[in-house]
Amino acid sequence: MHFFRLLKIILIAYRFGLDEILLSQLRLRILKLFLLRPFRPQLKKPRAVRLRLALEALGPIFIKFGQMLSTRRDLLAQDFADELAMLQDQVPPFPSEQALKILKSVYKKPVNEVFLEFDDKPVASASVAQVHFAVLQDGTPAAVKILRPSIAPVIAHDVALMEASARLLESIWPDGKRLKLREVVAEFARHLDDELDLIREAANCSQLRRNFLNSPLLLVPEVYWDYCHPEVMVMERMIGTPISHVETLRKKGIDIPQLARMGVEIFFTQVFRDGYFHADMHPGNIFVGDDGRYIAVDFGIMGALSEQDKNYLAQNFLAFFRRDYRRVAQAHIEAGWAPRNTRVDDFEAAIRAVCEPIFDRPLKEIYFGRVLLRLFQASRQFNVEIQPQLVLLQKTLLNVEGLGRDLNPELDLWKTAKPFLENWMAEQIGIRGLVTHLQKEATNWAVILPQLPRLIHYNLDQQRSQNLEDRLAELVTQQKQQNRILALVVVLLVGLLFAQTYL
Ligand SMILES: Nc1ncnc2c1ncn2[C@@H]1O[C@H](COP(=O)(O)OP(=O)(O)OP(=O)(O)O)[C@@H](O)[C@H]1O
Repeated sequence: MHFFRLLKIILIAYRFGLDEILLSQLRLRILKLFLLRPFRPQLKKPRAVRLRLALEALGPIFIKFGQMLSTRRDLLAQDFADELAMLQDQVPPFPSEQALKILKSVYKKPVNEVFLEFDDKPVASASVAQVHFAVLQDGTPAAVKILRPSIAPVIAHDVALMEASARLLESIWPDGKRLKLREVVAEFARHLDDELDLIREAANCSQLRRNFLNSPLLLVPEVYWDYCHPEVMVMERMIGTPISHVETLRKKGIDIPQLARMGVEIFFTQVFRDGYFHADMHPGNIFVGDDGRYIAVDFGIMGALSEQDKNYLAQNFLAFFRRDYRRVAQAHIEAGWAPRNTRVDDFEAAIRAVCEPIFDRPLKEIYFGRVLLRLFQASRQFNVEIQPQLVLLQKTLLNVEGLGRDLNPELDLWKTAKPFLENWMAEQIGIRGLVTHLQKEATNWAVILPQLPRLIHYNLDQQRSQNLEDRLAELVTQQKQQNRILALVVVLLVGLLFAQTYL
C-alpha cells in the first residue's frame, strides 16, 4: 500500500511540475530532458499554484499540511505562503450510519438512549471530524463532534510518507535543509496527534471558557464531560451568525466597528492576560451572538506563552512602535532568542532595514502580524530560532488583523492594543510589578512562611556549631604557633646556658 501511495505522490508531483521547482536548483540537465514540457499543460501555471493543486490532489491530510505550511512565513517564499493559505479542505461528510456506529461503540448503547434527539445530517464536515446537532436527555441542545472513522491509520500512513519525502528532499535539495523539512513534518504530526484526541480539545475549550467566564466579549461553549471520549466531544450548542456574514450582522443591529475593536481586544486579552490563545481563528470558527458577543468554536490548536515570551513580545512591540531598534535587538539577545555574542549594532541595523519601510504607512495601517514576521525574518540571519508558539501567534495575529480590517478598514490597531501592552509592562515593573509578583508567589508563601522560624533556628544552630568549630580550629592553630615559639625560646635558652657553662 505504501508503494502505491508513494507512486501516486510521485505521479502527482510530476503532473504539477514540482520536479521543476526541485531541479531548478540541482542543475541536472539530463534529468531536465525528461521534463517533457509540452505534454504537461500544468507547467504554464505559476509554481505556487502548482504546489497548491498538487496538495489538493493528494487529499485532506496533505491539504492540512499545506495549510500549516502556509503559516510558516518565516521559512517560505511569499508566493508559496500566499497560495497555500488559500487551501480549503472541502471533504464530503462520512455517512450518518458510520457516525451512529461510532457513537454506539463509544457509549456502549444505542444513540437514542444517549441523546433525546440526534440529527443524522451533519452541520459541517472537515478532514478530521464532523459535527452533528443533538439534544441531551434533559432537553439541552448540544453539538457533537465525531472523529472520522479510521482516520488515525490514514494519518499515520500519510505522515510516514511525508517523513520519507522530507528526508529524501533534505538530502538532494539544497533548500531542503534550510526549510527544515523534517522538523516541519514532525511539528505537523504533533498538531495532528492533538487533533486526534477530542478529550484534549475539550480540555482546551474548557480552559478558554474559564478564562472568559462572564466576559462581555467572548462566549465559549460549555463542555459536557460525561459525554466526552477521545473520539467524541459533546458541548453546548451555540447560536450565532458567522462573522463573514457582515450584512446579516448589520441588519441585526450589531455595531460593526465596535465588533472589530472587540476582536482585537479579545486577542490581546488572551495573549497578555492569560498567555493562552485560540490559534485557529479562521472565519469558519467565529460567530457573533445576537447580544453582540463573539462565539468561538474548534479548540484543536491553542497557543501558550510563557512569561518570558510575553515579556519579549511586549518589549518588542513597544520598542518597535517607538522606532527604538536598538532596544528590539537588545530584547532579542536578553531573552536568549539571539545568541549572546550577537553584535547589537549589526542586529539593530538589520532590524532597522526591514522595519523602517513599514513606517511609510500611517500607524493605523501597520499590520502587527507583518511586523512580527519582519522581525522573524531579520532574526533568521542572526541564528535566531523562532519558537513554534511565536509562529502560531504570528499566524493568529494575521488572522485577527485581517478579520478586524475586513469589518472596519479604519480600525486603528495600535490604539486598541497599546493600553494592553502598557498595562502589561506596568504590571511587570515598578511597585505594581512588585505587588503582582508577590501575589503570584502568595501560594508559595503560605507553605514557606510557617516553616520560616524552624528554618531560621536550624540555620542559626548550624552557624553556632559552625562558629564553635571555627573557633576551636583557630585556637588549635594559635596554640601550635605558641608551642613553636616556646620551643624556639627553650632551644635558645638551653643554647645560652650551654654556652655560658662551657665556653
Ligand atoms: N458548539 C457548537 N455549536 C454550534 N455549532 C458548532 C459548534 N461546534 C462546531 N459547530 C459547527 O461545526 C463547524 C465545524 O466545527 P469545528 O471547526 O470544530 O470542526 P473541524 O472538524 O475542526 O473543522 P475545521 O478543521 O474545518 O475548522 C463549525 O464551523 C460550526 O458551524
